[in-house]
Amino acid sequence: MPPAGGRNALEVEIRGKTFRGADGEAVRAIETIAFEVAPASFATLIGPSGCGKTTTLRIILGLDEDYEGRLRLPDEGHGRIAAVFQEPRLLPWRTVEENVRLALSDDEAERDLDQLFAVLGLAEMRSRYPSELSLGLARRVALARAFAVRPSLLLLDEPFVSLDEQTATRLRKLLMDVWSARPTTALMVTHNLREAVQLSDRIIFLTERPSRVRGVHDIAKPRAERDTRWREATLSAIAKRYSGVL
Ligand SMILES: Nc1ncnc2c1ncn2[C@@H]1O[C@H](COP(=O)(O)OP(=O)(O)OP(=O)(O)O)[C@@H](O)[C@H]1O
Repeated sequence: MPPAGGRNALEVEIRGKTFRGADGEAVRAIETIAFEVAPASFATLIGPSGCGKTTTLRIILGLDEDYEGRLRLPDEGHGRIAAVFQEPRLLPWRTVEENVRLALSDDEAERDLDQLFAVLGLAEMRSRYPSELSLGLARRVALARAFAVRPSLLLLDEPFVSLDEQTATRLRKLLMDVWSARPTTALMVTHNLREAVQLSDRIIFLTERPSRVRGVHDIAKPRAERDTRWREATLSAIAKRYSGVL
């Protein structure tokens, strides 16, 4: 993994995030979440329900500025940030291709759209409408739209949830194919430790709310060499160190 701290590293330091509930009561969501993601590496945030994972992504995206702490974004914040949510959020009246092109500004004619659609297995789907797509296909289009802008940071919020295992496995592979073709600093939220172990260079474990970083697990093994035996041994080592994560 490249060293952290480079121009395209992500540095997150949230030193407090409190929500006001409907009754006016304060809900302390995050105590301290501080971590780094090295340039062009893939990191995963994992933790119990309600511990502030989505809130962390929203803060990084600039959608929530009411927190204590600081961020250092790749390209000093001048690069593009792309996000893929559980909901693909495609415009229903636009074709697949139009949905992807819409993400690009006028002067940003994407030269390699053919390659992008090919890597994601979408070459035949370009003129379809979102209503004609399964959830798995719609997520692929959301990935194409995210990668089309050549982001300096990619945020993924549970991109494989609610898919059958076969579709999720295929989508994970496609994500790694497209990410290898267009490497960028990436941060994914998931509840699935197997998925995290398969995809990540770094896994950041969070505690229950109000959350803190419980630990950081780095994986140096190349993804192509992560076979079933290695994965099971890694999962059990992690489970021993972080009880309750499996
Ligand atoms: N707008 C809001 N107003 C009040 N409380 C909120 C708001 N958004 C989030 N929270 C609370 O903050 C905490 C963190 O929420 P968040 O959605 O970030 O958790 P999460 O780790 O992503 O959860 P999950 O794994 O279930 O998706 C939760 O207790 C949630 O109820």
